Amino acid sequence: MPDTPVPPVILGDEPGSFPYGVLAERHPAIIRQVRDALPYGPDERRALDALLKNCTEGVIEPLPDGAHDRDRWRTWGLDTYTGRSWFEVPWLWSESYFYRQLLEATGYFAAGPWQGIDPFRPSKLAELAAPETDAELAALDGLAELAADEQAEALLHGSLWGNRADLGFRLSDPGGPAAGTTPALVADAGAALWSLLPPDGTGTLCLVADNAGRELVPDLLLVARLLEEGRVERAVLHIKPYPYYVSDATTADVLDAVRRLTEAPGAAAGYGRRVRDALTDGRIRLRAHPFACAPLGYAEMPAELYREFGAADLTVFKGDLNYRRLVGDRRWPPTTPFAEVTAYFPGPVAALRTLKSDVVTGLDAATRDALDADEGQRWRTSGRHAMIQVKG
Ligand SMILES: O=P(O)(O)OC[C@H]1O[C@](O)(CO)[C@@H](O)[C@@H]1O
Repeated sequence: MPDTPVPPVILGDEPGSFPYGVLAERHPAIIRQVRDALPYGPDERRALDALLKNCTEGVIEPLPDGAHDRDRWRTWGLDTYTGRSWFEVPWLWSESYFYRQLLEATGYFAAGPWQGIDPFRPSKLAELAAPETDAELAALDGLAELAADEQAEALLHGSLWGNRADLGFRLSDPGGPAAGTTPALVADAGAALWSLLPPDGTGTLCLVADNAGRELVPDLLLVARLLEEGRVERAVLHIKPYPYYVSDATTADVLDAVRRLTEAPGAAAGYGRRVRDALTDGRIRLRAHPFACAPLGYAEMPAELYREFGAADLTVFKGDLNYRRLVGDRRWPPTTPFAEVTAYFPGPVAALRTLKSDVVTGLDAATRDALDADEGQRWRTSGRHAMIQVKG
Protein backbone atom coordinates (compact mmCIF):
# COMPACT_ATOMS: atom_id res chain seq x y z
CA MET A 1 0.00 0.00 0.00
CA PRO A 2 1.33 3.48 -0.83
CA ASP A 3 2.26 5.64 2.16
CA THR A 4 0.73 8.71 0.48
CA PRO A 5 -3.07 8.99 0.67
CA VAL A 6 -4.37 8.40 -2.85
CA PRO A 7 -5.90 11.60 -4.27
CA PRO A 8 -9.07 11.39 -6.41
CA VAL A 9 -8.75 10.89 -10.17
CA ILE A 10 -8.64 14.08 -12.21
CA LEU A 11 -11.93 15.20 -13.77
CA GLY A 12 -12.41 17.89 -16.41
CA ASP A 13 -15.24 19.70 -14.63
CA GLU A 14 -13.51 22.76 -13.23
CA PRO A 15 -13.74 25.76 -15.57
CA GLY A 16 -10.34 27.40 -15.92
CA SER A 17 -8.44 24.20 -15.13
CA PHE A 18 -6.09 22.58 -17.63
CA PRO A 19 -8.25 19.45 -18.14
CA TYR A 20 -11.36 21.57 -18.65
CA GLY A 21 -9.55 23.58 -21.34
CA VAL A 22 -8.57 20.39 -23.16
CA LEU A 23 -12.18 19.20 -23.30
CA ALA A 24 -13.77 22.59 -23.99
CA GLU A 25 -11.22 24.06 -26.41
CA ARG A 26 -8.62 21.59 -27.62
CA HIS A 27 -11.04 18.85 -28.63
CA PRO A 28 -13.17 21.19 -30.78
CA ALA A 29 -9.95 22.54 -32.33
CA ILE A 30 -8.85 18.99 -33.15
CA ILE A 31 -12.17 18.27 -34.87
CA ARG A 32 -11.81 21.44 -36.98
CA GLN A 33 -8.24 20.50 -37.87
CA VAL A 34 -9.32 17.03 -39.00
CA ARG A 35 -12.20 18.51 -41.02
CA ASP A 36 -9.76 20.80 -42.81
CA ALA A 37 -7.01 18.25 -43.31
CA LEU A 38 -8.82 15.70 -45.46
CA PRO A 39 -11.62 15.95 -48.04
CA TYR A 40 -14.10 13.91 -46.06
CA GLY A 41 -17.53 13.60 -47.69
CA PRO A 42 -20.85 14.93 -46.42
CA ASP A 43 -21.54 11.92 -44.16
CA GLU A 44 -18.22 12.15 -42.34
CA ARG A 45 -18.55 15.96 -42.08
CA ARG A 46 -22.00 15.65 -40.58
CA ALA A 47 -20.71 13.12 -38.06
CA LEU A 48 -17.77 15.37 -37.17
CA ASP A 49 -20.09 18.35 -36.68
CA ALA A 50 -22.33 16.22 -34.48
CA LEU A 51 -19.33 15.17 -32.40
CA LEU A 52 -18.22 18.79 -32.09
CA LYS A 53 -21.59 19.70 -30.58
CA ASN A 54 -21.81 16.53 -28.52
CA CYS A 55 -18.35 16.74 -26.93
CA THR A 56 -18.93 20.26 -25.65
CA GLU A 57 -22.68 20.37 -24.93
CA GLY A 58 -23.89 16.79 -24.92
CA VAL A 59 -23.47 13.59 -22.97
CA ILE A 60 -21.41 10.47 -23.62
CA GLU A 61 -23.18 8.25 -26.12
CA PRO A 62 -22.69 4.50 -26.57
CA LEU A 63 -20.83 3.00 -29.51
CA PRO A 64 -23.06 1.86 -32.37
CA ASP A 65 -24.43 -1.67 -32.37
CA GLY A 66 -21.91 -3.88 -34.09
CA ALA A 67 -18.86 -1.74 -33.28
CA HIS A 68 -15.97 -4.22 -33.17
CA ASP A 69 -14.76 -2.96 -29.80
CA ARG A 70 -18.08 -2.27 -28.08
CA ASP A 71 -17.65 -5.05 -25.53
CA ARG A 72 -14.11 -3.97 -24.83
CA TRP A 73 -15.26 -0.40 -24.11
CA ARG A 74 -18.01 -1.77 -21.89
CA THR A 75 -15.38 -3.53 -19.78
CA TRP A 76 -13.51 -0.21 -19.78
CA GLY A 77 -16.48 1.61 -18.20
CA LEU A 78 -18.69 2.68 -21.11
CA ASP A 79 -21.95 1.58 -19.46
CA THR A 80 -21.09 3.49 -16.30
CA TYR A 81 -20.36 6.72 -18.16
CA THR A 82 -22.99 6.64 -20.92
CA GLY A 83 -25.41 9.54 -20.43
CA ARG A 84 -22.96 11.55 -18.30
CA SER A 85 -21.35 14.84 -19.31
CA TRP A 86 -17.88 14.53 -20.89
CA PHE A 87 -16.70 16.93 -18.18
CA GLU A 88 -17.86 14.91 -15.18
CA VAL A 89 -16.20 11.56 -15.81
CA PRO A 90 -12.47 10.83 -15.32
CA TRP A 91 -10.56 13.11 -17.64
CA LEU A 92 -8.41 10.29 -19.00
CA TRP A 93 -11.53 8.32 -19.84
CA SER A 94 -13.17 11.31 -21.49
CA GLU A 95 -10.13 12.11 -23.63
CA SER A 96 -9.64 8.50 -24.73
CA TYR A 97 -13.27 8.09 -25.66
CA PHE A 98 -13.18 11.35 -27.59
CA TYR A 99 -10.50 9.89 -29.90
CA ARG A 100 -12.50 6.67 -30.27
CA GLN A 101 -15.58 8.70 -31.27
CA LEU A 102 -13.54 10.89 -33.61
CA LEU A 103 -12.43 7.78 -35.51
CA GLU A 104 -16.04 6.61 -35.56
CA ALA A 105 -17.08 9.90 -37.17
CA THR A 106 -14.40 9.69 -39.86
CA GLY A 107 -15.33 6.12 -40.80
CA TYR A 108 -11.98 4.75 -39.67
CA PHE A 109 -13.39 1.46 -38.40
CA ALA A 110 -16.31 0.89 -40.76
CA ALA A 111 -16.00 -1.08 -44.01
CA GLY A 112 -15.85 1.68 -46.62
CA PRO A 113 -13.61 4.20 -48.36
CA TRP A 114 -12.26 5.84 -45.20
CA GLN A 115 -11.49 2.63 -43.38
CA GLY A 116 -8.00 2.73 -41.91
CA ILE A 117 -7.33 6.32 -43.01
CA ASP A 118 -5.51 8.13 -40.20
CA PRO A 119 -7.17 11.56 -39.83
CA PHE A 120 -3.97 12.93 -38.33
CA ARG A 121 -1.61 11.63 -41.01
CA PRO A 122 -1.33 14.94 -42.91
CA SER A 123 -0.01 16.73 -39.83
CA LYS A 124 2.27 13.81 -38.93
CA LEU A 125 3.77 13.77 -42.43
CA ALA A 126 4.19 17.55 -42.44
CA GLU A 127 6.16 17.28 -39.24
CA LEU A 128 8.41 14.56 -40.62
CA ALA A 129 9.08 16.67 -43.70
CA ALA A 130 9.82 19.86 -41.74
CA PRO A 131 13.29 21.46 -41.90
CA GLU A 132 13.57 21.02 -38.12
CA THR A 133 13.61 17.27 -38.70
CA ASP A 134 16.42 17.70 -41.27
CA ALA A 135 18.41 19.66 -38.72
CA GLU A 136 17.90 17.02 -36.04
CA LEU A 137 18.99 14.25 -38.39
CA ALA A 138 22.02 16.22 -39.58
CA ALA A 139 23.15 16.49 -35.95
CA LEU A 140 23.71 12.72 -35.99
CA ASP A 141 26.74 13.25 -38.23
CA GLY A 142 28.69 14.73 -35.33
CA LEU A 143 27.61 12.11 -32.83
CA ALA A 144 30.16 9.47 -33.85
CA GLU A 145 32.96 11.71 -32.56
CA LEU A 146 31.67 11.43 -29.00
CA ALA A 147 32.56 8.67 -26.54
CA ALA A 148 30.09 5.76 -26.42
CA ASP A 149 28.53 6.89 -23.12
CA GLU A 150 28.11 10.42 -24.41
CA GLN A 151 26.41 9.15 -27.55
CA ALA A 152 23.97 7.08 -25.51
CA GLU A 153 23.32 10.05 -23.23
CA ALA A 154 22.72 12.38 -26.17
CA LEU A 155 20.27 9.94 -27.74
CA LEU A 156 18.48 9.43 -24.42
CA HIS A 157 18.01 13.19 -24.14
CA GLY A 158 16.95 13.39 -27.79
CA SER A 159 14.24 10.84 -27.06
CA LEU A 160 13.22 12.70 -23.89
CA TRP A 161 12.95 16.14 -25.49
CA GLY A 162 11.40 14.65 -28.60
CA ASN A 163 8.33 14.36 -26.38
CA ARG A 164 7.83 18.11 -26.74
CA ALA A 165 6.96 17.42 -30.37
CA ASP A 166 3.31 16.65 -29.70
CA LEU A 167 0.94 17.90 -32.34
CA GLY A 168 -2.12 18.05 -30.09
CA PHE A 169 -0.19 20.01 -27.52
CA ARG A 170 0.97 22.53 -30.12
CA LEU A 171 -2.63 23.42 -30.90
CA SER A 172 -2.74 25.32 -27.65
CA ASP A 173 0.85 25.99 -26.60
CA PRO A 174 3.33 27.74 -28.88
CA GLY A 175 6.25 26.65 -26.67
CA GLY A 176 9.39 28.48 -25.61
CA PRO A 177 12.29 28.01 -23.23
CA ALA A 178 11.91 27.22 -19.53
CA ALA A 179 11.39 30.36 -17.46
CA GLY A 180 13.15 31.37 -14.23
CA THR A 181 16.05 29.70 -12.54
CA THR A 182 14.89 26.07 -12.28
CA PRO A 183 16.55 23.67 -14.68
CA ALA A 184 14.62 22.32 -17.66
CA LEU A 185 15.32 18.79 -16.41
CA VAL A 186 13.68 18.72 -12.99
CA ALA A 187 14.40 15.07 -12.13
CA ASP A 188 17.30 13.21 -13.68
CA ALA A 189 17.66 9.51 -12.94
CA GLY A 190 19.53 8.96 -16.21
CA ALA A 191 22.46 7.18 -14.54
CA ALA A 192 20.12 4.85 -12.64
CA LEU A 193 18.32 4.06 -15.89
CA TRP A 194 21.49 2.77 -17.56
CA SER A 195 22.36 0.72 -14.51
CA LEU A 196 19.14 -1.28 -14.94
CA LEU A 197 20.32 -2.80 -18.22
CA PRO A 198 22.17 -6.10 -17.67
CA PRO A 199 25.92 -5.47 -18.15
CA ASP A 200 26.34 -8.52 -20.41
CA GLY A 201 24.05 -6.96 -23.05
CA THR A 202 21.52 -9.79 -23.01
CA GLY A 203 18.64 -7.62 -21.91
CA THR A 204 15.22 -6.92 -23.36
CA LEU A 205 14.06 -3.32 -23.47
CA CYS A 206 10.36 -2.48 -23.80
CA LEU A 207 9.78 1.03 -25.04
CA VAL A 208 6.20 2.21 -24.67
CA ALA A 209 6.24 4.81 -27.42
CA ASP A 210 4.27 8.02 -27.46
CA ASN A 211 4.21 10.36 -30.45
CA ALA A 212 5.09 9.73 -34.07
CA GLY A 213 7.39 11.97 -36.11
CA ARG A 214 9.87 14.02 -34.17
CA GLU A 215 9.45 11.92 -31.03
CA LEU A 216 9.44 8.48 -32.66
CA VAL A 217 12.50 9.23 -34.79
CA PRO A 218 14.75 9.83 -31.75
CA ASP A 219 13.15 6.85 -29.98
CA LEU A 220 14.21 4.66 -32.91
CA LEU A 221 17.67 6.20 -32.94
CA LEU A 222 18.06 5.37 -29.26
CA VAL A 223 16.92 1.78 -29.73
CA ALA A 224 19.16 1.34 -32.78
CA ARG A 225 22.14 2.63 -30.83
CA LEU A 226 21.52 0.37 -27.82
CA LEU A 227 21.23 -2.66 -30.10
CA GLU A 228 24.29 -1.75 -32.08
CA GLU A 229 26.37 -1.10 -29.01
CA GLY A 230 25.27 -4.43 -27.53
CA ARG A 231 23.67 -2.78 -24.51
CA VAL A 232 20.46 -4.70 -25.17
CA GLU A 233 19.80 -7.81 -27.20
CA ARG A 234 16.24 -7.02 -28.27
CA ALA A 235 13.62 -4.33 -27.98
CA VAL A 236 9.85 -4.36 -28.04
CA LEU A 237 8.29 -1.15 -29.28
CA HIS A 238 4.77 -0.70 -27.93
CA ILE A 239 2.76 1.45 -30.30
CA LYS A 240 -0.94 2.23 -30.73
CA PRO A 241 -3.27 -0.06 -32.69
CA TYR A 242 -5.07 3.00 -34.09
CA PRO A 243 -4.63 6.79 -34.21
CA TYR A 244 -4.92 8.35 -30.79
CA TYR A 245 -4.26 11.70 -29.05
CA VAL A 246 -3.50 13.24 -32.44
CA SER A 247 0.10 12.25 -32.87
CA ASP A 248 0.50 8.89 -31.11
CA ALA A 249 2.56 6.44 -33.12
CA THR A 250 1.00 3.55 -35.04
CA THR A 251 2.66 0.94 -37.27
CA ALA A 252 2.23 3.24 -40.30
CA ASP A 253 4.09 5.96 -38.40
CA VAL A 254 6.96 3.58 -37.64
CA LEU A 255 7.24 2.82 -41.34
CA ASP A 256 7.16 6.54 -42.22
CA ALA A 257 9.85 7.26 -39.64
CA VAL A 258 12.10 4.44 -40.88
CA ARG A 259 11.70 5.67 -44.46
CA ARG A 260 12.50 9.22 -43.36
CA LEU A 261 15.72 7.93 -41.82
CA THR A 262 16.83 5.66 -44.65
CA GLU A 263 16.24 8.41 -47.22
CA ALA A 264 18.12 11.05 -45.22
CA PRO A 265 21.72 12.03 -46.04
CA GLY A 266 24.61 11.19 -43.76
CA ALA A 267 24.64 9.05 -40.66
CA ALA A 268 20.84 9.05 -40.33
CA ALA A 269 20.48 6.63 -43.23
CA GLY A 270 22.68 4.08 -41.46
CA TYR A 271 20.49 4.29 -38.36
CA GLY A 272 17.44 3.80 -40.58
CA ARG A 273 18.92 0.71 -42.19
CA ARG A 274 19.80 -0.76 -38.81
CA VAL A 275 16.26 -0.21 -37.53
CA ARG A 276 14.88 -1.80 -40.67
CA ASP A 277 17.20 -4.81 -40.32
CA ALA A 278 16.33 -5.19 -36.64
CA LEU A 279 12.60 -5.13 -37.46
CA THR A 280 13.19 -7.75 -40.11
CA ASP A 281 15.21 -10.15 -37.97
CA GLY A 282 13.06 -9.64 -34.85
CA ARG A 283 15.52 -7.76 -32.64
CA ILE A 284 12.93 -4.97 -32.69
CA ARG A 285 9.40 -6.28 -32.34
CA LEU A 286 6.31 -4.11 -32.73
CA ARG A 287 3.49 -4.59 -30.25
CA ALA A 288 0.11 -2.86 -30.70
CA HIS A 289 -1.99 -4.16 -27.83
CA PRO A 290 -5.57 -2.80 -27.53
CA PHE A 291 -4.77 -1.69 -23.96
CA ALA A 292 -2.36 0.88 -25.44
CA CYS A 293 -5.50 2.94 -26.22
CA ALA A 294 -7.38 2.10 -23.02
CA PRO A 295 -8.84 4.91 -20.90
CA LEU A 296 -7.28 3.32 -17.81
CA GLY A 297 -4.04 3.33 -15.89
CA TYR A 298 -1.44 0.60 -16.28
CA ALA A 299 -2.26 -0.58 -12.74
CA GLU A 300 -5.26 -2.18 -14.48
CA MET A 301 -3.31 -3.75 -17.34
CA PRO A 302 -4.34 -7.21 -18.54
CA ALA A 303 -2.44 -10.29 -17.41
CA GLU A 304 -0.53 -10.81 -20.68
CA LEU A 305 0.93 -7.31 -20.59
CA TYR A 306 1.79 -7.74 -16.93
CA ARG A 307 3.72 -10.87 -17.83
CA GLU A 308 5.48 -9.21 -20.78
CA PHE A 309 6.59 -6.15 -18.84
CA GLY A 310 7.57 -8.42 -15.96
CA ALA A 311 9.86 -10.39 -18.29
CA ALA A 312 11.62 -7.29 -19.66
CA ASP A 313 14.81 -6.01 -18.09
CA LEU A 314 13.58 -2.45 -18.42
CA THR A 315 10.39 -0.82 -19.64
CA VAL A 316 10.60 2.83 -20.67
CA PHE A 317 7.37 4.81 -20.74
CA LYS A 318 7.56 7.77 -23.09
CA GLY A 319 5.55 10.94 -22.83
CA ASP A 320 2.97 12.62 -20.71
CA LEU A 321 -0.07 10.48 -21.36
CA ASN A 322 1.84 7.25 -20.69
CA TYR A 323 3.13 8.88 -17.51
CA ARG A 324 -0.40 9.67 -16.38
CA ARG A 325 -1.38 6.09 -17.04
CA LEU A 326 1.73 4.71 -15.32
CA VAL A 327 1.46 6.64 -12.04
CA GLY A 328 -2.33 7.15 -12.03
CA ASP A 329 -4.12 10.24 -13.35
CA ARG A 330 -4.29 11.99 -10.01
CA ARG A 331 -3.07 15.24 -8.55
CA TRP A 332 -0.39 13.57 -6.43
CA PRO A 333 1.62 15.80 -4.11
CA PRO A 334 4.66 16.38 -6.38
CA THR A 335 7.03 14.91 -3.77
CA THR A 336 5.21 11.54 -3.75
CA PRO A 337 7.96 8.98 -4.49
CA PHE A 338 7.85 7.67 -8.06
CA ALA A 339 8.81 4.20 -6.76
CA GLU A 340 5.77 4.26 -4.49
CA VAL A 341 3.20 4.99 -7.22
CA THR A 342 4.80 2.48 -9.60
CA ALA A 343 5.30 -0.25 -6.97
CA TYR A 344 2.60 -2.35 -8.70
CA PHE A 345 4.62 -2.47 -11.95
CA PRO A 346 5.98 -5.97 -12.55
CA GLY A 347 9.57 -5.01 -13.44
CA PRO A 348 12.08 -2.18 -13.64
CA VAL A 349 10.44 0.86 -15.20
CA ALA A 350 11.54 4.31 -16.31
CA ALA A 351 9.59 7.36 -17.41
CA LEU A 352 10.93 9.90 -19.93
CA ARG A 353 8.49 12.75 -20.14
CA THR A 354 8.07 16.46 -20.62
CA LEU A 355 5.51 17.91 -18.23
CA LYS A 356 2.20 18.58 -20.00
CA SER A 357 -0.42 17.82 -17.38
CA ASP A 358 -1.04 18.34 -13.66
CA VAL A 359 0.24 14.87 -12.78
CA VAL A 360 3.70 14.82 -11.25
CA THR A 361 5.55 12.68 -8.71
CA GLY A 362 9.10 12.26 -7.52
CA LEU A 363 10.19 15.90 -7.25
CA ASP A 364 12.31 16.97 -4.33
CA ALA A 365 10.77 19.68 -2.18
CA ALA A 366 13.36 22.31 -3.12
CA THR A 367 12.71 21.82 -6.84
CA ARG A 368 8.95 21.97 -6.34
CA ASP A 369 9.30 25.20 -4.34
CA ALA A 370 11.58 26.76 -6.95
CA LEU A 371 9.17 25.85 -9.75
CA ASP A 372 6.20 27.23 -7.83
CA ALA A 373 8.10 30.43 -7.06
CA ASP A 374 9.24 30.92 -10.66
CA GLU A 375 6.11 29.92 -12.54
CA GLY A 376 3.13 29.43 -10.22
CA GLN A 377 1.49 26.20 -11.39
CA ARG A 378 2.31 26.74 -15.05
CA TRP A 379 5.39 24.48 -14.93
CA ARG A 380 3.12 21.46 -14.66
CA THR A 381 1.59 21.88 -18.10
CA SER A 382 3.88 24.07 -20.20
CA GLY A 383 6.00 21.26 -21.66
CA ARG A 384 9.11 23.30 -20.82
CA HIS A 385 10.34 20.94 -18.13
CA ALA A 386 11.17 17.28 -18.33
CA MET A 387 11.95 14.36 -16.07
CA ILE A 388 13.74 11.02 -16.15
CA GLN A 389 12.54 8.75 -13.36
CA VAL A 390 13.13 5.10 -12.57
CA LYS A 391 11.93 2.33 -10.30
CA GLY A 392 14.34 -0.60 -10.18
O1 LIG B 1 2.00 13.34 -26.22
P1 LIG B 1 2.02 13.26 -24.74
O2 LIG B 1 3.32 13.66 -24.16
O3 LIG B 1 1.53 11.95 -24.23
O4 LIG B 1 1.03 14.33 -24.24
C1 LIG B 1 -0.32 14.25 -24.52
C2 LIG B 1 -0.92 15.20 -23.62
O5 LIG B 1 -2.12 15.65 -24.16
C3 LIG B 1 -2.93 15.93 -23.08
O6 LIG B 1 -3.73 14.86 -22.79
C4 LIG B 1 -3.87 16.96 -23.35
O7 LIG B 1 -4.55 16.60 -24.48
C5 LIG B 1 -1.93 16.14 -22.02
O8 LIG B 1 -2.30 16.49 -20.85
C6 LIG B 1 -1.28 14.84 -22.23
O9 LIG B 1 -1.08 14.06 -21.34
